[in-house]
Amino acid sequence: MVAIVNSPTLSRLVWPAPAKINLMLHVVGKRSDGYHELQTVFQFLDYGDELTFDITQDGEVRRNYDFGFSVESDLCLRAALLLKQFAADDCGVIIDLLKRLPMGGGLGGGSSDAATVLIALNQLWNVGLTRDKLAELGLQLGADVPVFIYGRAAWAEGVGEQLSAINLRQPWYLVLNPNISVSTAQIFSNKHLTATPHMKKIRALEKDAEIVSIDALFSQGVNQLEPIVRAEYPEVNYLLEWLSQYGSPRMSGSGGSVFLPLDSQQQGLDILANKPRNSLGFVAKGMNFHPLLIEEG
Ligand SMILES: C[C@@](CO)(OP(=O)(O)O)[C@H](O)COP(=O)(O)OP(=O)(O)OC[C@H]1O[C@@H](n2ccc(N)nc2=O)[C@H](O)[C@@H]1O
Ligand SMILES: Nc1ncnc2c1ncn2[C@@H]1O[C@H](COP(=O)(O)OP(=O)(O)O)[C@@H](O)[C@H]1O
Repeated sequence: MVAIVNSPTLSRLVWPAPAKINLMLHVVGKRSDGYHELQTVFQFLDYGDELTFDITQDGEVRRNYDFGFSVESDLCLRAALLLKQFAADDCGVIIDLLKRLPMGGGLGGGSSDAATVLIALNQLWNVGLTRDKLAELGLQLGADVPVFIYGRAAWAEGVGEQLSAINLRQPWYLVLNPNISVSTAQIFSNKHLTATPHMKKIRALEKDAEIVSIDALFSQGVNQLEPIVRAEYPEVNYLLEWLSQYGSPRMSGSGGSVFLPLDSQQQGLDILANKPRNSLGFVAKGMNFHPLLIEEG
């Protein structure tokens, strides 16, 4: 947890917004509001975006960057405005964002940014909401936001908001992205997407003390959105085929990023040096704890 006091100097600290990957993802149903019920396992990566906050006393929420999404759809601004309902009238902020995560990449970049805004401004504006309340606010912004506030690698159900911590191995991963944005809404609306029966939380996952291997999760089958994305986006299919010469790659979330667990960081750097043209990539370590984990109680 970042221990921080509300001082103009310290508020310029860099606040991390790490990526997540989905180590398995099953679609188990569809709710009446159109959202799909999932069973998935989230792990964080030690790679992501970075935010800084200039706290002001003018009550305004502003941004100091432009990555193409409008002010109205900007998840950072929306998160700040949601929290502002609980803050003093004069609380204001200018947010800056260093964007490393590919947008529409299945790595939860926008959701992670929004979660970091909620966590940071809750402290910097002295709002004092609990972690559960922040997660509830976050869910209004996106299904992926709660896990970043929960702060632990997790088995997730519902739309991703029913979370229980799991203790996973934390290998190095190579992550590749085809440099295209995949729309989550478009993938979930594909007519070939069918729900499968609920999977019982696998026994190894229930024992919190036990370290769950990535192979154990992969043995539960591929991400069920993967065949749909592969069929619609040949670039994603190509990256998965290319990476399979080195092991068993998987797609994260609704794509288009794909990842491969590694034996070592060096192995990832060697593969990365030869990555397919036009793809983006990085090597990062799996993390079971979010760097801003809010310890309560
Ligand atoms: C698929 C996952 C898996 O972690 O990750 P990403 O690929 O986005 O990273 C998430 O469930 C995505 O969460 P998030 O990206 O926050 O999605 P949202 O903005 O809430 O939803 C975008 C749209 O996708 C559809 N959607 C999303 C989540 C879900 N469980 N069922 C859905 O049907 C809905 O049409 C929704 O309007
Ligand atoms: N701060 C933000 N960072 C990234 N994307 C954002 C942000 N605010 C709004 N968006 C919008 O959300 C979409 C999905 O973003 P992202 O979270 O990166 O992908 P995914 O949901 O696939 O992991 C982007 O294409 C963009 O239009």
